[in-house]
Amino acid sequence: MDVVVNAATSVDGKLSTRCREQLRISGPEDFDRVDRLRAAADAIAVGVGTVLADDPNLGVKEEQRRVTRLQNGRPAHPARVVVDSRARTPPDAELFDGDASVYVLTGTDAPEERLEGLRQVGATVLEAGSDDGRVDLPSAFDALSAAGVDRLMVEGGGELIFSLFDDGLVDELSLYVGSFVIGGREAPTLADGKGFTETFPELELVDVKRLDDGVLLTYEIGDTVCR
Ligand SMILES: NC(=O)C1=CN([C@@H]2O[C@H](COP(=O)(O)OP(=O)(O)OC[C@H]3O[C@@H](n4cnc5c(N)ncnc54)[C@H](OP(=O)(O)O)[C@@H]3O)[C@@H](O)[C@H]2O)C=CC1
Ligand SMILES: Nc1nc(O)c(N)c(N[C@@H]2O[C@H](COP(=O)(O)O)[C@@H](O)[C@H]2O)n1
Repeated sequence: MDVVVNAATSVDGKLSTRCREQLRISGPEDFDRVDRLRAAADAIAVGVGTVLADDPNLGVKEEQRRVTRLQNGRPAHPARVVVDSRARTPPDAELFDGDASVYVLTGTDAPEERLEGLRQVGATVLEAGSDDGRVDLPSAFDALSAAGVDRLMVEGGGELIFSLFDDGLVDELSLYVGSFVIGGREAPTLADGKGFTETFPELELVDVKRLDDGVLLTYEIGDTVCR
């Protein structure tokens, strides 16, 4: 399964403000590019932190892209995936608009009543617990792959993106950098988690493009190296 991470940050690497509310960093050209990436994916994943902060829909916005998917024998929208060890995704979240399949990847300790609530709104629950109580991403992604997901787009947030790099699961990163500063030590960044200290994921910069009033950086991910 190919894993493509997409995110938008300020020049100081922040995904949002310290208030952790949804913030438009991309402009219209970048949102259109994101929609194209969505249309090319089998599934779109976010962490539960993003669901609770942004209540995203994750659908393909442009109708012609949905029509093309249908003509190619695919569902109009990619499946939606939430990495959510304790099943905190609200059953009335925008993801459950009935337009797409939803997978919730959980740990082993998610309360049964919350899992049942999510199943009732149509979610498929895939349990993949790790020792720290969080979702074991390699085995959860194997389960997604077995369910037919060949191309997974990940749209954040910073905790999930760090774990994906930590587990060596990222194949490509598209990063839109908007031309402004957010600041704040509590504001989420592209890769949060505990951070790397000795070895760091090595990225190969394969493209640089001006877009809107910012820049789009495209990286492929190589091996982890010491610096
Ligand atoms: N500008 C942009 O492109 C984007 C911005 N954002 C912003 O980012 C912020 C949200 O990011 P963030 O708070 O980091 O949340 P995330 O979306 O990264 O979700 C993190 C949560 O996922 C759950 N989780 C389960 N298993 C794992 C695992 N193995 N590794 C990591 N997380 C796991 C954890 O919750 P639990 O333990 O309960 O399972 C964790 O707290 C918001 O402010 C949002 O607006 C988000 C996306 C894109
Ligand atoms: N590419 C990009 N640019 C921004 O400026 C953003 N704030 C985000 N956020 C991501 O998009 C999701 C919202 O999706 P819907 O419009 O609701 O379909 C949001 O949850 C973030 O993952 N992305």
